[in-house]
Amino acid sequence: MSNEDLDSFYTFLDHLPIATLVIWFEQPESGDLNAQKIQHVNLKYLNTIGYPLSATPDSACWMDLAYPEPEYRQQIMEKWQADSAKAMQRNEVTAKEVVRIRCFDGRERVFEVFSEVRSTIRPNYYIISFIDITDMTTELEGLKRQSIMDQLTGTYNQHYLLQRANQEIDRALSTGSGFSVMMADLDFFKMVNDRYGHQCGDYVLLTTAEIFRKVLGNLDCLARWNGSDFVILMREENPEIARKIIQRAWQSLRAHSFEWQSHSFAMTITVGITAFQVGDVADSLLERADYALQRGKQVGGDIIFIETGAGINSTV
Ligand SMILES: Nc1nc2c(ncn2[C@@H]2O[C@H](COP(=O)(O)OP(=O)(O)OP(=O)(O)O)[C@@H](O)[C@H]2O)c(=O)[nH]1
Repeated sequence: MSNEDLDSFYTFLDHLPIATLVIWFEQPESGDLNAQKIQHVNLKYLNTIGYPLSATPDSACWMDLAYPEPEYRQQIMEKWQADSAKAMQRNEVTAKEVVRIRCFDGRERVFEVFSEVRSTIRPNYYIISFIDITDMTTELEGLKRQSIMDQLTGTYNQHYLLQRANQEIDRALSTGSGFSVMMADLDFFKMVNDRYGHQCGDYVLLTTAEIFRKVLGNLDCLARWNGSDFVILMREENPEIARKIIQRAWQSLRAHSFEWQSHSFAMTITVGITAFQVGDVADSLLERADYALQRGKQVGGDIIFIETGAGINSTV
């Protein structure tokens, strides 16, 4: 492409609705980012990413501004190198990456970046295009969050709990350090609904989840199993220690005064605990925890039972 044709091509790029820049590798073999000179940025690029040519004359400057965190920058550079090599091997013209870019106005946005790995317009000239997918990413993240959360209590849902239980089983098998599973159920919850209404029942479930969260922190996986049942996965292989931790939630809940309209009332929970054993799958773990819970219910609730595999232990 002659210089004249190149100018016409840049004018053409200015009419494109996709942010694009053209880069020239002055020393193609060196890999020196200072020798990768940015030749042109189109209008869409200036309106989105925004760095004028004067601010980013080469790749080194561009990288420093677009990826200000050194660790992230390093990570991106390594990824680009690996993916460009793969694209070359497959005889493809472009490599693609999804990256978070700090724009000229200081905002961080997510872009899908398409970078030529083979020159098409002129030797050692490469076209790089950017598609802003920030809104789509935010929306997807929201949907993803919704799909794993229980809408009422803000805890995880059954679906996510099972996924996490399987991950914990894999982790326990590969590291040799186990975990505990606890199933906690509010006692006589149905009476709350019957006496004070469903909305009051919802308030009790939400408050119970808050008490659990306060005591357990974010380290453990807390999920609503169904109705008034919650399941907790705790990275503690000794169920006795797990019991001591859950006992704090059990006590806090017992001591809490639920206030609904002009009524004050107390609630209790029954908890069944078990620990991972080699050979367990998610179902067998949950069944054992439920078995311990049901044994607790049989003796009137308000108790913590541990199922060790070799028998049941009651404790409070
Ligand atoms: N308010 C409210 N009630 C729910 C919800 N999901 C299930 N329930 C009710 O929870 C009740 C079942 O609770 P259970 O735990 O089986 O009954 P319980 O009275 O607590 O009995 P025990 O567990 O044996 O002590 C039923 O009345 C359901 O309608 C919910 O999201 N909100």
